Amino acid sequence: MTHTTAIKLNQLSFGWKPHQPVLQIDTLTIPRGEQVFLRGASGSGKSTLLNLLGGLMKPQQGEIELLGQSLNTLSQRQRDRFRADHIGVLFQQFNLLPYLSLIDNVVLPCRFSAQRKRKAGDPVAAARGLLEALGLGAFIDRPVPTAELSIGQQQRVAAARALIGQPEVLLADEPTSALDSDTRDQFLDLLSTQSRLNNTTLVFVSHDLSLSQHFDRVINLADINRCKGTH
Ligand SMILES: Nc1ncnc2c1ncn2[C@@H]1O[C@H](COP(=O)(O)OP(=O)(O)OP(=O)(O)O)[C@@H](O)[C@H]1O
Repeated sequence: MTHTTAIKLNQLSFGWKPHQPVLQIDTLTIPRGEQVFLRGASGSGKSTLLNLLGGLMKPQQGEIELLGQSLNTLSQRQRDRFRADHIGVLFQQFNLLPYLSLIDNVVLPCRFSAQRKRKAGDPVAAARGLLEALGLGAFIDRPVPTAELSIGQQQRVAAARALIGQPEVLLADEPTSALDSDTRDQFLDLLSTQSRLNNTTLVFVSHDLSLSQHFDRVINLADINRCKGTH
C-alpha cells in the first residue's frame, strides 16, 4: 500500500524532563518524496524531533504517523521493527560495528529486515555500488577495520547503510559535518539522486544553511515549535 503522506504530526508534545517540554508542535505534514531541510538553533530540539520520528522515543502527548502508521500504538519492539523496514537513520553517532568490514556494516539493515533485503536485490552488490558512489571504492576490498577509517569516511559508510534497501523515509542528523566540500557535494548528490529515484522522504538536519538550496522545503523549527524553551 502506498501513502501520499510520509510524516504527520498532530498536537505533539515532548520533554526530556517532566513539565519541561522541548517540543510542542501543533501540526506538521511532509508528503512522500519531499526532501526537507530542518534548521534551528543549537539546542532547539532538532535531534530530539528526529529521534521521535524514528520511533526511538514516544511523545508524552500527541500523535506521530509515518506512512499511515501511528507510532503511538506500537510497542518499542514493534517500533524497532517498523524502523528496520521503513526508515534509514543517519545520526551523529554512526553506530558502526568497528571490527566488521565496510560491506558487512552497510548490509546490516538487510539482515534485520527482509523487506530492505528484497529491495536491495543483491545486498553485497548494492553495498558496493553505494560505497563506490560515496568515494569509498578503494577501501572495499582492503581488510581495513571500520574503526580505522577517518570520521568522514565512517560518516559515508553510515550513509550507505542508511540508504541500502531503499527505505521510504530517511532521517539524517548533521550527516555532512565531517566532510570536505568536494566529498560533501558528492554525498549530497547521491542522497538527492537516490531519494528521487526511490521516492524517499528525506529529513535532513544541518547547521550549514548553504546546503538548504538542495532541498524542496526548508523548515525552521522555531516556526513550528510553540515551545521556545531556554536553550
Ligand atoms: N538525552 C537527553 N537527556 C536530557 N536532555 C536532552 C537529551 N538530549 C537532548 N536534551 C535536551 O533537549 C534539548 C534539545 O536538544 P537537541 O539535541 O534535540 O537539540 P538540537 O537542536 O539538535 O541541537 P544541536 O543543533 O546543538 O545538535 C536541549 O536542551 C538538550 O539539552
